[in-house]
Amino acid sequence: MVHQLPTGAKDLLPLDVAQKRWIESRIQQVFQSWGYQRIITPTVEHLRSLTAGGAVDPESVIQLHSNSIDILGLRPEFTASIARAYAARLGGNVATCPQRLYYNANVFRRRSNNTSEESFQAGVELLGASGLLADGEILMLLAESLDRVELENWQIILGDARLTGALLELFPEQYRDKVRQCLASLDRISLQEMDLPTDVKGYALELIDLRGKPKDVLSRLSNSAWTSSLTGEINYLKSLIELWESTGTTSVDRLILDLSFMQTFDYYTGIVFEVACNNYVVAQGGRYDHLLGVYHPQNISYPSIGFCINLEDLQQALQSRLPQTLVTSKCLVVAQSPKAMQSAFAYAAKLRQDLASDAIELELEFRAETEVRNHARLRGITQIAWISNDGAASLESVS
Ligand SMILES: N[C@@H](Cc1c[nH]c[nH+]1)C(=O)O
Repeated sequence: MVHQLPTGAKDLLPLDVAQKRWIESRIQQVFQSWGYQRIITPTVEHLRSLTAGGAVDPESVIQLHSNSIDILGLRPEFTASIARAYAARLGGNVATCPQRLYYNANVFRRRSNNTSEESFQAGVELLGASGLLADGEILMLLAESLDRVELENWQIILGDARLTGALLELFPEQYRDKVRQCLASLDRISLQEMDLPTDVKGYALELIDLRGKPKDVLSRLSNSAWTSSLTGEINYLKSLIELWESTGTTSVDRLILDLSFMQTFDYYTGIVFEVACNNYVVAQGGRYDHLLGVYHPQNISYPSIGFCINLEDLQQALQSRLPQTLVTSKCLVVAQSPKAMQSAFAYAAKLRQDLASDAIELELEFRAETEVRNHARLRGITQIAWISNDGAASLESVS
């Protein structure tokens, strides 16, 4: 019988793991250097916790059968779990605001074709903080993380759920849903063919084109006949973009403003963004000011913002920059006869102690010397320590 993995599941072999670790360790260093601390939430939660407030679609959750009446599910993302874990802890004596948390683990999603997918995310949540500094911190932390792994040609697509919502509110109610769908799927043709009053259609087409260099988009928006009631929101985005540009840490061209941009999860209330790089979406996130209230016993909410990096996509986008070979052991310790076994273990232990970061391997068979040398070469080991019956070691370099 052939034991195959379920569709969407995969084994990570040592080289995949080494590449993943290469990325994770660099990103975690950046998170920690900005004051973020690691949190670990459970893989399995009540389905109602994972989907509370209606922001996460239960259809996207892999559900588990258990003996309890409650349905359980595998986490499809982390933000809801962290909101659940912290909602009642914030503000009181337990945890002061803001809380800076990071995570690095796997998530599971059910796809529309009924297959499941396990993937890995590393991300941060900044809980109990709002305003330009908090939004700026998250965008700059994201940029620094991507720069630390030397990702090239990436761009942040920045939207604003609140502003996009307000722009949609300007449509007569009966058209809103349809226009929203067209915007979400960037479907200009359906929008053009839609039965809308001429002025409303003109505005809808204006909206779908609100994408490009931030300054151009914002000036088009400010000059639109429709947006005079939204000056506050527009000015906020202007200030955020000025802050991003003024720090000068990343190129101005990295930022694309797209006011038709919408996220899959429906808990966002402010800026939303994703990072695109060579057809991969390597990160996404945004501000969610009401989500913690969904989990708080008195429905008190704390403004929060975060992002996650999609580690597989980042690994694909980075491929040529990642380690292509595994680190090999420094030395192969060979007991030349059964009598030398104890001395071989002792010699290997001493080497491991002396060369703290190097791996030392034992030869496990009593083979002819030429075979041992060939074996060492094959494994990329450049040194052999031959241990004789009296415990003496003689070193040989293998090339
Ligand atoms: N949890 C979101 C990303 C995010 C983190 N914080 C806010 N948003 C996702 O998986 O897409």
